[in-house]
Amino acid sequence: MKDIVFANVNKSFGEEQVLKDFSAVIKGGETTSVMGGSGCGKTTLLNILMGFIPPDAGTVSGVPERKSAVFQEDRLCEAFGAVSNVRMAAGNRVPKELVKEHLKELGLKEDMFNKPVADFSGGMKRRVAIARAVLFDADILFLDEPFKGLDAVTRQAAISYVRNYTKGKTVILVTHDEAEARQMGGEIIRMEQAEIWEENDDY
Ligand SMILES: Nc1ncnc2c1ncn2[C@@H]1O[C@H](COP(=O)(O)OP(=O)(O)OP(=O)(O)O)[C@@H](O)[C@H]1O
Repeated sequence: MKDIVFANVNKSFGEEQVLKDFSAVIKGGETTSVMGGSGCGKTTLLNILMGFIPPDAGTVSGVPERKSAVFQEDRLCEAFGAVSNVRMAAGNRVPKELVKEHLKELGLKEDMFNKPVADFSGGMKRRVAIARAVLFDADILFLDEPFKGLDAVTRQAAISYVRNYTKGKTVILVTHDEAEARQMGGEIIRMEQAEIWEENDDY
């Protein structure tokens, strides 16, 4: 799996410059956590990687074609059940029984599998979104605060689950939680530090 290379990436929204000469290497086939305060540009970085928005300047190379994601909002089909939501994305080649095993591993109860996700709690929806991203046959997973809103026990189960089933894939996790980043393993990119370093570098 190729490394992803950001070279002097700039991105502004109107007058606000969110990314300023952002350069970094994300190792292919490994997990990287992106940390930084609210509004520093973490989701913008993911949006550029996913191809949703272009950078104003600079280049991004090495992003695999087959991508999956857990977005900050779950983006599930509310009228459909948990199993259907996963299989709509992952494809019908993924057997129902396998989807159910994954949902169970994430702590969802069997009687919920076919209920409309509109009736689910926020944490249950998160776990369906996580299973959907993991079971889709992607080379890279973008996880934008995927464990937010999960209680401590469920969060641990979800972290172990993601680690287990994404071995050899490139995983980019956006999180505010240092412990979570450490548990996921791999490198940590601190976006604010990059900015501070840049400012100091001028002197
Ligand atoms: N489409 C857009 N149009 C205008 N401004 C935007 C757009 N997308 C992001 N921004 C602005 O860019 C800045 C960075 O937003 P971004 O969502 O990337 O931050 P973040 O680090 O992910 O924040 P958080 O941790 O709160 O999710 C914010 O000030 C935001 O308002």
